[in-house]
Amino acid sequence: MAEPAPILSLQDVTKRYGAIQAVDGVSLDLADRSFVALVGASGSGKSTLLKTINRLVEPDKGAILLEGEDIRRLEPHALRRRMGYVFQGIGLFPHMTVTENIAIGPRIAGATIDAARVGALLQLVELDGSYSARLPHELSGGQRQRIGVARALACNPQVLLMDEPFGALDPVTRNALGRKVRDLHIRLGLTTLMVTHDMAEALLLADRVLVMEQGRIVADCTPHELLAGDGGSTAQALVAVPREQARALAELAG
Ligand SMILES: Nc1ncnc2c1ncn2[C@@H]1O[C@H](COP(=O)(O)OP(=O)(O)OP(=O)(O)O)[C@@H](O)[C@H]1O
Repeated sequence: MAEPAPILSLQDVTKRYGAIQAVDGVSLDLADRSFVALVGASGSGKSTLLKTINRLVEPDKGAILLEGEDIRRLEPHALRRRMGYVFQGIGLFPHMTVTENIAIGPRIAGATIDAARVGALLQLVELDGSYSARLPHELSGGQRQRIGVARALACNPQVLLMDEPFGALDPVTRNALGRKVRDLHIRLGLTTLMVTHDMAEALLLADRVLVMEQGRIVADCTPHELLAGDGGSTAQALVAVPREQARALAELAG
């Protein structure tokens, strides 16, 4: 049987900043409903690559297709409606309430969302309606990230792009929110692409892990394959970190 068409297809995507080749000819197909993690050293081009997908960064060369359609031919707000994103550094609007923050995507797209829908979105990220009138500074970091996820889901996107969404959180909250996002990914039938520095998080949440180095994808494996030693030296150096931690903890436990 033929493979189903990919939901997202990157073709020779290239981006240079002066002398720096941030993304170097990346070609990649993402299957519908897959959960893909993008890992790699700082500066390897992960964020730049992610941002080309929703046109926060325009590539110098190459094309990106969403369900076969070149994203440059889509209206920006139509594209944003189909792709939710949670990016570090693109936080909540500080002077807007939780409700206003969640409603911003639909509003820009010319739609309104009612209180019941805001309540349903809050419920998705396990917050009750009492948070709707709060301002971002009245929330914890983990609650803010939950609102960020609710905001990204407000337009019922097909694709969820996340750049280190849990980076600034304590390990317990990070773990819980990671699982929550994985549940939502399955429940809502999303295709998720998540940048993370944490190989353990990638192995535990994703069904496919891409490793970037100097603007290129140098490994493209399932967690199982990575744990079996595949993917090459850069990938294995990253897998060695959680593996060594697990070994040291097992030794401590005696
Ligand atoms: N707007 C920009 N102007 C100039 N150089 C940039 C810009 N954005 C990124 N770069 C450079 O491109 C390269 C890739 O950066 P990018 O942020 O994509 O890496 P990353 O893998 O996401 O890193 P990190 O894990 O530290 O977030 C880096 O060398 C970075 O300094």
